[in-house]
Amino acid sequence: MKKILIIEDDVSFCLMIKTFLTKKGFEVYKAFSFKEAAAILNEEKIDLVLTDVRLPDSDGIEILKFIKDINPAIQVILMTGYTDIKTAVNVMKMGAFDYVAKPINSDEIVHTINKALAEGGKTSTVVNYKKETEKKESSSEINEASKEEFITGKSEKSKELNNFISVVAPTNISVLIIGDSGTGKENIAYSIHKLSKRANMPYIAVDCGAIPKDLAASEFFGHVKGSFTGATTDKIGHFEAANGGTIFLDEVGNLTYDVQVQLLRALQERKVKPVGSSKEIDVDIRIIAATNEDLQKAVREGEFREDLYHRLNEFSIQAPRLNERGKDILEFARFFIAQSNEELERNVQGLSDEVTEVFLSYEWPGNLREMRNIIKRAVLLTQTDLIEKNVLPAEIFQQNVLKNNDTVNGSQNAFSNDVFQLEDLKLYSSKNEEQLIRIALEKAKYNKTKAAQILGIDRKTLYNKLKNYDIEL
Ligand SMILES: Nc1ncnc2c1ncn2[C@@H]1O[C@H](COP(=O)(O)OP(=O)(O)OP(=O)(O)O)[C@@H](O)[C@H]1O
Repeated sequence: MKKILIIEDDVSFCLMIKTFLTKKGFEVYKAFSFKEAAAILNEEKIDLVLTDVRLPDSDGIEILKFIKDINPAIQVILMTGYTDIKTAVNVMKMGAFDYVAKPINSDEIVHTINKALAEGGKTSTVVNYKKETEKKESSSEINEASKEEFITGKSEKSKELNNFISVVAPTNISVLIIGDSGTGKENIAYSIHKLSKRANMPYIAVDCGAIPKDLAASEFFGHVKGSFTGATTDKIGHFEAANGGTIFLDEVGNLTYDVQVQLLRALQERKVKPVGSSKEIDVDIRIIAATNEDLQKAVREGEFREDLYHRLNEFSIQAPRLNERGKDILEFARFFIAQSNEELERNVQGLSDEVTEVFLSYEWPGNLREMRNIIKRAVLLTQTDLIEKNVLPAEIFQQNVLKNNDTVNGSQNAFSNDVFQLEDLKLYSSKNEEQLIRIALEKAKYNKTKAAQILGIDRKTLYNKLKNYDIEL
């Protein structure tokens, strides 16, 4: 039975998820603080941690570091309120599996947990994308989109990206893909491989952040049986497995200095020696690496070897942020709706006009991954053909409130286009509602009439809520 640890300071919410997940067949532990969680993690062999991003004695980043130090194979899923999306994205960069937005949807959380457990402990993937012929036939236009492997886009940024990909793909040049989390770096790497002369050879994607320090040499170069405790059989390393093809080193900035040295040697000499073996193996490999850190800064600060940096960065590609890709946003949305329809056996047909507007103006701090998650959740929750605002998470509206208010400065009419309505409020827990009211008040410079307009509620309702939450002005 898989063991899950829930870390959440909201006691009733924590117990509620515990009961629910126990019913779903997991062995569930709970902790209301980081301290309690640390004790459990040190004692039990936990497979997956479901944690709030904010705890009274810690935050998501510290929790993730602690967990990954104990065992990088433990999967971490974050639960985040609307104000914490940026933190969640940062924690994802450091190796969390995924995040789910509060209020938590039960189907969504089970789905994400099962996916994380299925991938748990893997440091590499051999990509095996579906062949066109294997895909389902469908007459609906939206479901046609699921036949696409991925979206190339038509915006200027997308054209520039696709141009770089097609120019560099046929060569053997090493490529460094730089970009924020969730911008599709892994997809870019795979596209380069697919368009290269190595397309029919292996493509091995290695998550450098998931490799335990002590096992890195064996993971990359393999080992022979008996070479260290735990080496019970011979093992082929990622380099040998990728021979003739492409190796994708994701989150390359996470490699330790020692591993960087070994990697550089392998790249320069084009040979690898498995741990415990005296035999060298010739390898012919195309390297693609990705990072969402400032590697040049890491080089300046002596954390990343300059020679390796130049070896990896023969050509660099900047992955554009989603909000730089203009109307492509809608194309991506169609793609993710189709994907979610297939995965969740739904038949959602698209976005309502209002949601289209919201999508085009939202910042998308978590880029494509955030959009995929938001759409998956919306497809799951929606009862109508089109995705409406009431199935979107709060962070989208909160960001729009902040954005709209930065430009209004007191004009009442300026709030009229605000997408933030009362029905959005209803969706959220009282904790979040209180925060939203406080934000609205601050933005309206504590003018209650304006705050009520921002919130899309009448003054009387606002007064009642202020009383309920003991907000004094
Ligand atoms: N061109 C694309 N078309 C459709 N979906 C895409 C495309 N690029 C990326 N995606 C999807 O967006 C999500 C995030 O992409 P990906 O994992 O490649 O991002 P990343 O930049 O590598 O993120 P990280 O830095 O966090 O590892 C994935 O679900 C991926 O399948």
